[in-house]
Amino acid sequence: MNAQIQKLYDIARKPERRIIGLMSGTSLDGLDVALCRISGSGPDTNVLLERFATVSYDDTLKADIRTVFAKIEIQFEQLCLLNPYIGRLHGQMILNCLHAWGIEPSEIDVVASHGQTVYHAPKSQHRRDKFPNATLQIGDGDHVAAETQIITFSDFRQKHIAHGGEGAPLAVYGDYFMFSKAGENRILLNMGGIANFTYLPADGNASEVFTTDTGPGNTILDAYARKFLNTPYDENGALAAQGKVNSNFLQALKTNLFFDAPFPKTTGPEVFNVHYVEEAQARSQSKDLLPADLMATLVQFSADTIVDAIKRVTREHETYHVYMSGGGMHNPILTGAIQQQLPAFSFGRTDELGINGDAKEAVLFAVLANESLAGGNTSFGNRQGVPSVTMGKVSFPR
Ligand SMILES: Nc1ncnc2c1ncn2[C@@H]1O[C@H](COP(=O)(O)OP(=O)(O)OP(=O)(O)O)[C@@H](O)[C@H]1O
Ligand SMILES: CC(=O)N[C@H]1[C@@H]2OC[C@@H](O2)[C@@H](O)[C@@H]1O[C@H](C)C(=O)O
Repeated sequence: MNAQIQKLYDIARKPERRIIGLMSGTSLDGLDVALCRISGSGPDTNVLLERFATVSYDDTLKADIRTVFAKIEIQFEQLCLLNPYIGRLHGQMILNCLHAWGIEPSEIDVVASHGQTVYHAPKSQHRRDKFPNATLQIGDGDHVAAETQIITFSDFRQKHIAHGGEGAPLAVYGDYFMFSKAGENRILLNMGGIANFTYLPADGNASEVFTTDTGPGNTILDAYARKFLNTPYDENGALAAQGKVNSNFLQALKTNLFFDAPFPKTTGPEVFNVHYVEEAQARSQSKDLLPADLMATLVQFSADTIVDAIKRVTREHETYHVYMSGGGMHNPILTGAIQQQLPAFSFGRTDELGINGDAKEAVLFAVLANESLAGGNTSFGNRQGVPSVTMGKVSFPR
């Protein structure tokens, strides 16, 4: 038998595994590296986040990724070259983190690598009948495994699609296993480039839980921060804080079929981008807005679409606890606009639940790999978009 298969088998039988989860999202800010110690599986999963780092992407790498990112037409050669290049780079970033932490690669059981999403196309978006939901992540797992000499799980989203999902959001699995609490209605709100939330009802019923994207989080805000401020983002919402919301423009932004579609649903910067904003400006005769007013309206757009989505699943006389994560939780203008519209809800961060909110998505992939190794027994019922499957493909280092 291949010694690597024996090794995988031994890892699967261990009472506790050390798994490095990787996530690099739609913001292209960097690679989140979360070293987790995980025991159990399914609803009995226990995660200790041992170490966490975000390895920033330099400007050249961001520019390289942007040449193929969320675009209908690209140079195919560039995509082909980036696939192994990013895999190898992510491998090197892991090794650098381990070195800084004083940990040997041989002490890690597996890597769980999300890769870099370059295109996301649910059917509702591409509208081409014969084609299924589709999504593409690059940074191939074989290169991560070869670079680190650690067995690597990757390409988590295809199995989800193969079983009728849109390939995202996958957060529901990790959130249910890590954060579900009997007797407490919880909303896990992640505000990355795209915002999403997981609904975890107090009765702990797995067939009721789901995660849905709500629309933009920071992705459009970042695009205009680059344009107006020449910075990667509007730090602490400083520019937005100086502006006034333009209601005609806001209404035009909110007019899109995505917002009326049932849950769970997904989207990406393929839809919510500068072109989307310019088109809404044209429709609402608001092309000459001051940068601050434009930014204030865009923040309100993210906040309102998050709030509207949450209101669709919650009931008036029940108590809900919202736990925030993702970079948007650091923007007080965004969080303020959300909290102001949900006065009866309590707000905190996932940090209170033991997982750093900046690390949460990277931890999710560690949990998904753990589930592929040691779990796979939880039924999420028959809801479209939450198939009861395990995810991730295995790459051996040699
Ligand atoms: N201090 C801050 N003020 C305002 N915004 C901030 C601040 N810190 C982080 N952000 C926002 O958070 C973003 C990064 O968030 P995060 O790393 O969660 O995104 P991501 O993982 O790429 O996205 P996704 O969840 O869509 O995959 C930044 O691009 C910025 O918009
Ligand atoms: C296709 C893709 O990469 N989607 C991401 C993105 O970032 C946030 C949101 O859009 C979410 O749907 C998803 O990631 C998280 C980790 C998820 O699958 O739950």
